[in-house]
Amino acid sequence: MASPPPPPIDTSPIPEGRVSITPNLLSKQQVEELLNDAKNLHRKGVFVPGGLRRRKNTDVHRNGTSADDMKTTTDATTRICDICGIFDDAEAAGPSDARDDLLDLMGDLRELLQLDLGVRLSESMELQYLRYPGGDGSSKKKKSGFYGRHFDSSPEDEKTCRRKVSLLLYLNDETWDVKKDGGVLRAYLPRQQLLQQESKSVKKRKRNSDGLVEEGVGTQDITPKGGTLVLFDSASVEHEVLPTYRERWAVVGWFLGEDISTVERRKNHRLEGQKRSSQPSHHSGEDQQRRKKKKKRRRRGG
Ligand SMILES: O=C(O)CCC(=O)C(=O)O
Ligand SMILES: [Fe+2]
Repeated sequence: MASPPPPPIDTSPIPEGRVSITPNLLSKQQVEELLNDAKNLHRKGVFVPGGLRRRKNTDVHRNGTSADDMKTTTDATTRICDICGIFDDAEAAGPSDARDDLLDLMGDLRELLQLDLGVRLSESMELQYLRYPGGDGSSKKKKSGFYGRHFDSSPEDEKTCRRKVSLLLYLNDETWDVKKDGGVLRAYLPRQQLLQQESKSVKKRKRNSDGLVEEGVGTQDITPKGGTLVLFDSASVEHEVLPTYRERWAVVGWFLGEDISTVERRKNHRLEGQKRSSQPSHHSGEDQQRRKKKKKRRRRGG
């Protein structure tokens, strides 16, 4: 029997600084195949620890790491998770049909976002697999994963037109239970609204129409269930991952502004080569063409 068509993606929350959530965008089989690929890469030792450092005199970590950020770090780790760059590290470890299909999906999403949001996005993007360890919440030996409160992009990044839209695709199974397993993605209100709201410390707890718990003022909790797609504006939605008590897998990506300069591209590539562990994996339209040809060859058995 043919599989049902994927659900429509509502992008309207993105320009409003809210989160677009599409449960079941990926089928069970697609989730399983990507998860197997990620687990294989993890077994091969391709993942690297993604421990980040907090910038001096600020709580907000700018995830778009530049050479300047690297100089101004202190010692407070803001995340515990392992990362595998999909365009460089994973590709170097061997091909995968599931990954090729993921890249096709990224191409479709880019087109959809361009049309719906009226923005031009670069053919290059950043894409990574993430693995958060499942700690037991108490013992130091079995540490929980987490990712502290941060923005993926900052207003200064506007100048270099870097991350525009953040993307998450979860690869966990359907039995994920936030009470037991933790690992909620908590999104906050857009920067301006949050500042205004923080002065009135009103607390609310309610369920929204998707049955997701919204806790406190201006927060939305998202369960990382397999197949769920999450999209939001990289510069306006602050977010965090609460401690994980079960291994948690995801694909994270960033669509970049189209006018990302040649210098910036070169810098990305150069930094990538130097600092594999903290730099984004980078993908271009040419890569995509090459991959499509390769995929066809593989399917033909060549
Ligand atoms: O794992 C998640 O749900 C979020 C990851 C994230 O915020 C990031 O990589 O910037
Ligand atoms: Fe993030």
